[in-house]
Amino acid sequence: MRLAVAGATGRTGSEVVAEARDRDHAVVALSRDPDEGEHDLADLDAALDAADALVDFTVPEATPDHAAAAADAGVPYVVGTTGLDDEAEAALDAAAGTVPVLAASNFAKGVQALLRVVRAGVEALPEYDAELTETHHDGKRDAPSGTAVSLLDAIDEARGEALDRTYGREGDHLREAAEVGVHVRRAGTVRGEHEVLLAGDDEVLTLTHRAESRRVFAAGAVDAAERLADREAGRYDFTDVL
Ligand SMILES: NC(=O)C1=CN([C@@H]2O[C@H](COP(=O)(O)OP(=O)(O)OC[C@H]3O[C@@H](n4cnc5c(N)ncnc54)[C@H](OP(=O)(O)O)[C@@H]3O)[C@@H](O)[C@H]2O)C=CC1
Ligand SMILES: O=C(O)C1=N[C@H](C(=O)O)C[C@H](O)C1
Repeated sequence: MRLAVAGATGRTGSEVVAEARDRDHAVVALSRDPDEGEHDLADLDAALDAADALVDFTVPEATPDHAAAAADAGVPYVVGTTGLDDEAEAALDAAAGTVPVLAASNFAKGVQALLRVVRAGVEALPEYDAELTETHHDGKRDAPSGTAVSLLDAIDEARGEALDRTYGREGDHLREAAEVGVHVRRAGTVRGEHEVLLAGDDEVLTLTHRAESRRVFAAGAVDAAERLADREAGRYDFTDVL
């Protein structure tokens, strides 16, 4: 395959480039300020002419333009970027009318397993208090993480109700039963840790995933690009291609 990578100079995009090349894929590394061997993101349309897919780990505000370019070029669009707003999501839906679109908050297979385990834990312990903590490097813009939002949605689905998401705690307040605490830490070079704690009378269940390298995200994203190649236009989840 020939994979175009938006965000190729970034923490994660650079790992996608490395993973793709390790799998003997040709890579179009895109940058706003291209070095030797990289392509100018401003010429995205031309770059996609010969590409088989676009993989995107950039910023949410770039998603609408990237989605439109993928659709115009007729190439599948794999989105790792998180913090997507309604405009970005609408752009993904529009592009999915023409090409396969797969957006995932976390391309680590272990996080997909964590989502399943969290649903099972909450279904088994619906009366237990749930608290979520996520930790990422000090360069991460969005909070809570996209993965945390996916985990919170999974907890709501398993509980059968939309819990009140309480971001941090301060002051003099008792915890409500229909509440989920959300705690965010930004420090150092942490690649990504997510913990869901379920606590009841006299016992605690802690479910945790920790990424040791961004290569785990890159591997999942390249898997997704490979497996979207023969799919019909539409929106896909990562679980659709696992
Ligand atoms: N779904 C998943 O599994 C994962 C998702 N992510 C998400 O991926 C995104 C990127 O994270 P990370 O790799 O740490 O970010 P970085 O900041 O390291 O890289 C982002 C890259 O995007 C490019 N960029 C920055 N601003 C713009 C812009 N306005 N338009 C186009 N391109 C731009 C830059 O490249 P240049 O300057 O060369 O153009 C930069 O290198 C985040 O949203 C993060 O949450 C991260 C890891 C895993
Ligand atoms: O910004 C990151 O680094 C990551 N972001 C994703 C998220 O917001 O969930 C996935 C992963 O945790 C790394």
